[in-house]
Amino acid sequence: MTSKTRIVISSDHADIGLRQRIAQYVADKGFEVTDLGPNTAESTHYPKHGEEAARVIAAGDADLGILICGTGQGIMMAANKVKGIRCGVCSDVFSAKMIRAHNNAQMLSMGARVIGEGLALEIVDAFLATEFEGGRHGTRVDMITAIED
Ligand SMILES: O=C[C@H](O)[C@H](O)[C@H](O)COP(=O)(O)O
Repeated sequence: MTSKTRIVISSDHADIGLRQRIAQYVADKGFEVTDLGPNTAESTHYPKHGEEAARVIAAGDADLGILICGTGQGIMMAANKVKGIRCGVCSDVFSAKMIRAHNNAQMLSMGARVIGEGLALEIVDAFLATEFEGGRHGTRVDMITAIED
């Protein structure tokens, strides 16, 4: 991905600080960042935040997305309900590369109660640096898309 890549970021209340640090980290690398919040730690509901960010991508207003909730799981499940969205939870760098290279995921989800900031930033780096390989993986991603129809 180039620095012109548009990235949408969202979270629930589990760790807005981590989300804000990731947003700043990505912006400092020159990416165009839209941080959807929330900006208080008041308890909120991850489905609406996952859906909101996924709809930005589905509408073509961002290229990639980064989601944070306690485990990364709930907000990922919500994002994947939006037609055309492929979002994976990652707690390791290898998986972050593979969800781009093999699955052409547009969205990365992470659990703020699972991993620390240092690893989260390395995962973000891997996700943003990896391109989809296409080929046989394109066939399989097309099969995922066909399930939606
Ligand atoms: O998958 C769901 C996420 O991990 C949420 O961040 C979590 O369920 C929120 O829990 P709580 O309301 O207890 O902070």
